[in-house]
Formats: sequence, C-alpha cells, structure tokens
Amino acid sequence: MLNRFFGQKPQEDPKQNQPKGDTAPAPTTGQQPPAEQRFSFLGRTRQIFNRLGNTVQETDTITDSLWDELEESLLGADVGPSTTLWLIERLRQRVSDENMRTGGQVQQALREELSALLGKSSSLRFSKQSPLTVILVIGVNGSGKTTSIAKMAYRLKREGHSVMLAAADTFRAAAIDQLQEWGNRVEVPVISQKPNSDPGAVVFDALQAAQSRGSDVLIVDTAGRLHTKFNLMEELKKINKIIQRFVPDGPHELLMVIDATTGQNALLQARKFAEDIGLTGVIITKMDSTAKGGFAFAVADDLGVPIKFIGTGEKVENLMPFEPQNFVAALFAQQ
Ligand SMILES: Nc1nc2c(ncn2[C@@H]2O[C@H](COP(=O)(O)OP(=O)(O)OP(=O)(O)O)[C@@H](O)[C@H]2O)c(=O)[nH]1
Repeated sequence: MLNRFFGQKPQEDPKQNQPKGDTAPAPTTGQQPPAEQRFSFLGRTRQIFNRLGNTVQETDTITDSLWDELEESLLGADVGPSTTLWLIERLRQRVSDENMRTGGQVQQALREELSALLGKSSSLRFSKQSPLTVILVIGVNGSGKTTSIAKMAYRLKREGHSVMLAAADTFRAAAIDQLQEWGNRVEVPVISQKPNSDPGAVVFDALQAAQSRGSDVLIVDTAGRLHTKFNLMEELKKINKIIQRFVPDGPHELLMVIDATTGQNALLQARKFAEDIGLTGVIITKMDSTAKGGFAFAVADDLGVPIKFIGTGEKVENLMPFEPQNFVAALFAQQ
C-alpha cells in the first residue's frame, strides 16, 4: 500500500506559493479574550518586534542603516540567517519596485511579508472516511512532546471528541509513566505496554481499543530519537502499516514537536526529518519562555509545513492553535 508519509517532500515553498497578505483570518470563537491578553506570553519577543516596528516607522529616509537595524533585530529574535536575508532582500526589492519613501511603508511591507511567510492557519486534519482519526507525534526528548500530547488531548476532549493516547515511545520507562500520568490528569485513557516492548504492538492494541470503545481520536506518542534516524523511519513505516490496516486513510497527521528555546540547531535536524518522512505540521513549544519567538518564521520558511499549535506555558490549557495573522499583529502591537 502506498505509504503517504514516506518519500514525500515537505509542502510547497511558502515564499513561492503564498502571495503577500494571503493569510486566512484566524478562526475566532466569540468567547476569546482580547488579543493583548491571549498573546501576553510573547513578552520578550514582542519587545524586540515592538522596538523594531517603532524604529522602522519613525525613519524618514530608507538608508543602509535601516536595513542593518532590521537585520540585527530579526536575527536577535531568532528569525534565522537565511529567512532574515531573504526577508531583507524581498523588502529592498519591494521598496524599489513600489517606490516606497517612508519607514511606515516599509513597516507595513514587513508585516505583510512576515504574515505571508507563515501561511494560512491550519487546523488538525480529521478523517473524512473513518470514524477514527490518528495523529502521530514525534520530537526529541525534552522538547515538550508528552506535555503537548496531553494538551492536545485536553483540548480535543473539551471540543467534544473522545480521545485515547498510545504510549508508543517505549524506549524509556519514564516516558510511558509520564504519558500515563498526563492521561490520568486530563482523564483520557492511555494504552501502554512494558518498557522496550514493540511500539507497533502498542499501536495495534491502541487501535483495537479505540475502535472497540468508539474513540474518535487516537494520539500516538512515538519515539523522537533524532540521532537514530534510520530506526525512527523504520519504526514509523511499521506503525503506518498497522494504522492503515485499521484506518485505511490514516495516519491523518504526523506532527513534530520543536522547542523554540533550542532555536536554529533544532531546525537543522527537523529539516532532515521533514524531507524524509513528510511531516504534516509542527507544534512549537515554550514560546512563553524565550525572546526568540521569531523562530516561528524560520520554522515555517524552512520546513514548509504549517505550524499547527504553539505551547504557551506549562499548564494543560497552554496550547494555542497557531493564528499567523494574529501572531504577526500581536508582535507589533504596542504594549
Ligand atoms: N514554559 C513552557 N514549558 C513547557 C512547554 N511545553 C512543555 N514544557 C515543559 O518542558 C519540559 C519537558 O516537557 P515534556 O513534555 O516532558 O518533554 P518530552 O519531549 O516529553 O521529553 P521527555 O520527558 O524527556 O520525554 C517540562 O518541564 C514541561 O513542563 C511550554 O509550552 N512552555
């Protein structure tokens, strides 16, 4: 059977295919607190973008020193060297093509380009054919993978889904215990076996359990040992095959959890994976504990897959669906 996740390239290059300003408005629910409050976790990153926005806005003439300052700020916020250089080139081109004269125009163009880089908001994909949706999650130890799985389960449950977790990261006993603990906390069943058991067998059990109990979302915690890429790939292939025996159009998501505080190094490793296993999305964690929230731009640019969620704290409710347009607006909003 055709394996949907292997041999695929990451999605299209966002720079090529997402024209400026082409970002869908983020879904809103009427009950959401105001943006300043919802994005207050951005604190230190916001300070950098605020300062940058003011500097650009107040500039009378567009000089080299403005570009230098822009570069320095974007690098300081961890937008990353290649995305930063691309952005500056793009802005310089637009300044010339569109005859921009003022800092205000450059600031507006910067915001448009940043939004375009992030693409449209992208929510979780659910199966259209099967009653069960299967989400695989990978990520290195310490990235916040387990916490993010629990946060997703909590969120989905609140939205009315019946969720189950599978502890298929069987490499470390602590990982299984930790998922079990989180499962108890968010009141979601966790299917697990002994440490070092076959992850495929855990997934098999979980699929059976999910179907017999009528769950509609199964989140699978898979290993994230990036240094053993071959093993992880083989493991994912095997898990994929098992899933497709139960749910032919699954798995529906393959998400990688990336820690924002680890920055550009993590991105290098993630890129290799994105190319080889065809990620469908990313969760960026610990956006609240870094001044480097600009990392989101590097992730979207480099990996070419949507950012589905961002982690905004350690509590179970601290997971936010990523809203590209609101995110950029919040970065520049005056504090
Ligand atoms: N501030 C903050 N901390 C987070 C966030 N997400 C996870 N953490 C913390 O990061 C630490 C690691 O999270 P885990 O979920 O245990 O990470 P893991 O990837 O499962 O790693 P292992 O436990 O080593 O397998 C924990 O202390 C979490 O509370 C976040 O969005 N913000």
